[in-house]
Amino acid sequence: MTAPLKRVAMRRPGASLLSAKAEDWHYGPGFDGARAIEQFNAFADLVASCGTEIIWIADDGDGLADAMFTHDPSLVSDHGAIILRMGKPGRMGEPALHAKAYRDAGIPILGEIVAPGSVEGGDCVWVDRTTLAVGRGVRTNQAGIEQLAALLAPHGVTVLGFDLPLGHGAEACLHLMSVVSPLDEKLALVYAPMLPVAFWQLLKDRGYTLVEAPRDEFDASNGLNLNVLPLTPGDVLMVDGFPKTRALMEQAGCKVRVFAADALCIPCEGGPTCLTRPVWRE
Ligand SMILES: NC(=O)NCCC[C@H](N)C(=O)O
Repeated sequence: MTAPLKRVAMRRPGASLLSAKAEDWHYGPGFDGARAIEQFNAFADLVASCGTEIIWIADDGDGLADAMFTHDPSLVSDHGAIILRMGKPGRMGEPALHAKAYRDAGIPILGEIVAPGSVEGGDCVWVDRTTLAVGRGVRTNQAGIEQLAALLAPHGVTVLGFDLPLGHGAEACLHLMSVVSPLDEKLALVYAPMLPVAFWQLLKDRGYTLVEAPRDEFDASNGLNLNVLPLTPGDVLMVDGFPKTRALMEQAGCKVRVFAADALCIPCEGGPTCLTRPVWRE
């Protein structure tokens, strides 16, 4: 999850975000579609300037405001893409957009999650090449985890499920990636009070060093201080405005870049990892 980001799928927000009503999407105070688009454009320029190729999924006014969070409707393994099935009802139309993008790009599709299963990409964390940790919560259920395990087992990948807390309730976005961001091969930023204990133990057993994000910045950022995107190992991109979290990552040896996201990420509940679906890291 931290090797150099070579290729990524993204969707530039447009008509769908501009016409979105905050109350329909659980967007918080500060949501401003036009400013969010400006902030997204600056973010996308930063990603592209690091040499990452972007596969663009178009926003043609389909009304899918959350579709800019391309991390969630699909997952990519060494054995092909997996088309997921969303737990948030308003996002059900998004996996078909990803299936089309993969077909158009000639990327093989390993399989898909079907009803009654649901899995969102934000709940999936590769602990190493053959271990996928999956958060079981509001967005991802046991049936989905079992389907994912069946797709990946023939390729030697073990899928492990970990229960998530309810957090701020069923409407709010809480993924496993809301409480952990890998930063370098064996280094991760975590919000310790909400980590599933067995997942925390697994990370320690696998030799991870854990940087603990401070509670005040986690609360002030709606959890987005924790959502950090590695561009290459230890070279990471985060939402601006959270100096304590930034300093802790720098003390752990990371180079930290920031982008303005008060209209984009904090009200819409998704950060730089959520805005990108890594397709190839190497
Ligand atoms: N992986 C992520 O954490 N994605 C963020 C998705 C935010 C979006 N508003 C949602 O509720 O699904």
